[in-house]
Amino acid sequence: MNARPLLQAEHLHKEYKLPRGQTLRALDDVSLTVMQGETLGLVGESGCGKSTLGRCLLRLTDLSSGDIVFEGRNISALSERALRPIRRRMQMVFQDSYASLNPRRRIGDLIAEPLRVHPDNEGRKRSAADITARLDELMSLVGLPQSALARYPHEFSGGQRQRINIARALALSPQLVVADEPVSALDVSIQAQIVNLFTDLRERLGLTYVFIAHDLAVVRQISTRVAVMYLGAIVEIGDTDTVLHNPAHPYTAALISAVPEPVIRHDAQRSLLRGDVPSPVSPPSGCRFHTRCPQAQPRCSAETPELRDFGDARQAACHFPLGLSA
Ligand SMILES: Nc1ncnc2c1ncn2[C@@H]1O[C@H](COP(=O)(O)OP(=O)(O)OP(=O)(O)O)[C@@H](O)[C@H]1O
Repeated sequence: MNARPLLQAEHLHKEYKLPRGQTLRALDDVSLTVMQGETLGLVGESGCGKSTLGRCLLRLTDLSSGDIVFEGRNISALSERALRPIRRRMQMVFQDSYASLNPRRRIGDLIAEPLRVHPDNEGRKRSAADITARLDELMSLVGLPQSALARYPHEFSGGQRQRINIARALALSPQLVVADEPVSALDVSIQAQIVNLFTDLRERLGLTYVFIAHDLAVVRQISTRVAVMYLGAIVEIGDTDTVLHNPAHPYTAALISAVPEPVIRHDAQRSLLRGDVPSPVSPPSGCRFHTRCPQAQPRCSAETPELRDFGDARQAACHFPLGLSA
């Protein structure tokens, strides 16, 4: 793997203003680097900010503050116009394969749309013959027959529609694909096929992924590294094997505990998550996980732990990390 950073996010904050003057902190000082050719899995309970982070990384949602450097260029403050040539290099695949496809248009038209809008690498408008050739290429990349191009979205199964969405996302040969729960709505047997397709495409095309999923088994299968989010912050990040088999953060351990043992083998003590996730409108002081943490000590409610290196290809934000010296 070529170990160059493709995307660097520094101190990202995203706040939503709610009615009655309240502020919801969906992202609270998130920093991460996505290396060229890797798959960074983003995990965490519903509402922890995974989708917001994915959308902010691609500038589909505006940041409240922070910097995003993509291919060496700071894109955090670029206008829509200046972003246009960059957008083709970063694409998103969503969970709901049907909602992303206009039901009244043929698959060929849907996939050709970005090819008609964006010029080719030499800045020229693509010819009809070029577009047809590219459509054929994309169909074979995602494992669909050419005949699919003349049909409509409702004629396909969920898994096939996700293949169509992937083909559309790949039309302009992006470097980075952010996939937001791309297999969550699919049957388990189909999930495996689509995860394999993502892996295969990464290898064939040299793609880089940010792969958002709440299902740890899926994330383990596809990710080279994993970032665990809790209440708008990254609490642990590192190599997939290290994080999922030997978690340092009690929250990661609790997430893993919730997965049946044969799916993910782990040495962590069983620790069940107690209580509900606190509101991101008024997150707990200190470590935001302290209200649910079985390990919590007085220091945890007083002092916010920073993400720290533990010399084993992982960082965790915990004063009393599991199995590691504090
Ligand atoms: N447009 C919005 N306006 C106000 N609050 C929002 C908006 N979008 C997201 N939020 C809030 O921001 C927080 C993070 O949401 P986000 O969708 O990013 O989380 P998630 O981890 O992707 O969850 P899920 O898996 O349920 O999609 C949540 O508390 C959510 O309610």
